[in-house]
Amino acid sequence: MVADRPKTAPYRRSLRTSTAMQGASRLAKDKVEARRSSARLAKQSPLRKTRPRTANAVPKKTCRVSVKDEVTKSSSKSSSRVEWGRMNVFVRGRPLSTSELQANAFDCLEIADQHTTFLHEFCASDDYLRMKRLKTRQYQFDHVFNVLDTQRCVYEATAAPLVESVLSGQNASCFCYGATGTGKTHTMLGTVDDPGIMVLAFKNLFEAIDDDLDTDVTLTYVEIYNEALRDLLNPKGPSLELRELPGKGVTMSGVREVKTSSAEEVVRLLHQGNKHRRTESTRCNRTSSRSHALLQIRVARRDGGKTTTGKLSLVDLAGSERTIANEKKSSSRSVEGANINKSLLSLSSCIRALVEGKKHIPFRNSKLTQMLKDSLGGQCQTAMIATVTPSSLSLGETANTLHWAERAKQIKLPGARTKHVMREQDRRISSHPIPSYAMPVIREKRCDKPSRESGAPVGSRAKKLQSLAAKQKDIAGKLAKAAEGRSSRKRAEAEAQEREAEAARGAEELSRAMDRIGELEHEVKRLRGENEAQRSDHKAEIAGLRREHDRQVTRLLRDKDEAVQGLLAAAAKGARRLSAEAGTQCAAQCKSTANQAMTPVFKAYMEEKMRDKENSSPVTRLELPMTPRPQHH
Ligand SMILES: Nc1ncnc2c1ncn2[C@@H]1O[C@H](COP(=O)(O)OP(=O)(O)OP(=O)(O)O)[C@@H](O)[C@H]1O
Repeated sequence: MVADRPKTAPYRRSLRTSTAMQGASRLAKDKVEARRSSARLAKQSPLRKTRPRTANAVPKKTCRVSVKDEVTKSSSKSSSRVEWGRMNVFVRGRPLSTSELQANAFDCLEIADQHTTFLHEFCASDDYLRMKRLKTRQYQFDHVFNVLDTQRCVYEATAAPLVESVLSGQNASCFCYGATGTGKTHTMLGTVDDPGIMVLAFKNLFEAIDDDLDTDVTLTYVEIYNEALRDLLNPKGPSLELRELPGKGVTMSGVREVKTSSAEEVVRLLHQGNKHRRTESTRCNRTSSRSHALLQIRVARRDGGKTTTGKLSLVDLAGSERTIANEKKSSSRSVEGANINKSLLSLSSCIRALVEGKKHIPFRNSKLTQMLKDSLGGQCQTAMIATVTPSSLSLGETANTLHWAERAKQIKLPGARTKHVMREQDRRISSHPIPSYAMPVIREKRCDKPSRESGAPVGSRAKKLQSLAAKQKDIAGKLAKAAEGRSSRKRAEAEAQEREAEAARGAEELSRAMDRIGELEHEVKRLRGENEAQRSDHKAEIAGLRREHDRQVTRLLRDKDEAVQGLLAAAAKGARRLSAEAGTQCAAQCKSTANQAMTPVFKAYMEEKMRDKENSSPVTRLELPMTPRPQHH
């Protein structure tokens, strides 16, 4: 595979010859020279000829053409054609920072061509044992940016095609992924003088729309901090909720959507939003973003009676940070870091599941993956920009970022199961145990060593052979040990993979169970509501029936009382007119008639009264108590 690497690239030839002659130990001292030569040669390359030094110096069109031409040229040459697929992965390395240079870090990232990059491991020139195990890893991407590539060049290659898709009514997204301090915010936001993708996308969009009154552009700008969503354009507003609507995908309820018509207004809104974004000073970055920021641009175009809507999501992720044992951190910083790492880990799990073509993708494990669901697993076009530092001090993080970026490249369209997943081991250059830079030094040392160490007089062939045989034996022993170590490492790796797979299975099951619990809770809530509604309906019905019943009873009793009163009055009247006897008879008749109509209580009362008055005087007037009315409580 080493032979495949283009040997004619002047940048690498000069780097290799100069460093080789001086030895690996002097690499650190020569970094400035190497950087200078890389800059010089990059200027000579056809890419630099057409590409401006700064984004604003040369018209946009020139730059755009240069990148596109370059991609097309290379695609026609290389066997793996670069086409805008559903997920395109880019790599952008930043220059070594001042602090990295002060810490004697050197550049271990080699950009072989627009698609290929090598990551070299290094060790001290006298660390022979490690030297033999050093590896160079090769990675392939859709495009690898040079450190001198401008913001506009990065925009033109990554997000500009997405803006075109959005204008034609499709969804697209672009996100930056990488360790802390590698340039995610620089790439996405940039600075006032050197704006990044977010601002350039809007400029491009408004240029394309060109005051078209039938087009509406709205934007939302939110952050995910400690697994909570916050509106950066309305920071005092309520916390937002993620909802998944059929046909609309993942949406945020309660978010402030701002209608905008100029790039200047957008810059102002972004500036305003960024003031509320959480940043902290970390080991690697003075203004490290502690939250994931998501800018969504919705473009609605009316054409006759039809409206097409496209959505562009631009995401600046927070960077993962390694915890250093002796680093002092406040508890809130630890929680922040844990949440960032957790969400990035769930992003890795989703990428793994998508690459392996699994049916269940654990998008619900974190807010970040829920938000990126459309970008990773949906039908929208996505650009992933992996940002890395070339510093030898951050080799682990760089290898990790490149590994996941390469995995993401293998994500296929949903439904298309991946038949062949390239294993990482296949991509390592195992036949290249020692970096080419260090080779001559080792050779020099090997030549010197036997005579010096054994002290054998030159010409004494037997002794020399003896010492060589001893050395050979020694080396064979070391090789056997190394092989043993390798096999035990392989075993451990296999075990770790098994454990990882088990954990992924567990997470999958947990997520399914959580889904089921959610469904059941929803069902219980619905049934409770129904029950409550039925109960209140029945209550109202019973109260109505009671009222009706009371009304009827009262009416009947009143009618009856009135009839009795009438009869008694008639009897009294008749008694006055007729003789006392006839009056008495009539009264007796009336009384008996009244008695029949009376209620038992009333009757008993009347009989008692009549007994008292019978002999004393003829009935002139009877005082009747009113029948008690029914009472309900
Ligand atoms: N391509 C680049 N060219 C020049 N400088 C860069 C580049 N990329 C990043 N930098 C510089 O590196 C520093 C860190 O960059 P930045 O803040 O964008 O990192 P980050 O990945 O967003 O970090 P974090 O995840 O901690 O927020 C900044 O000072 C930035 O100016």
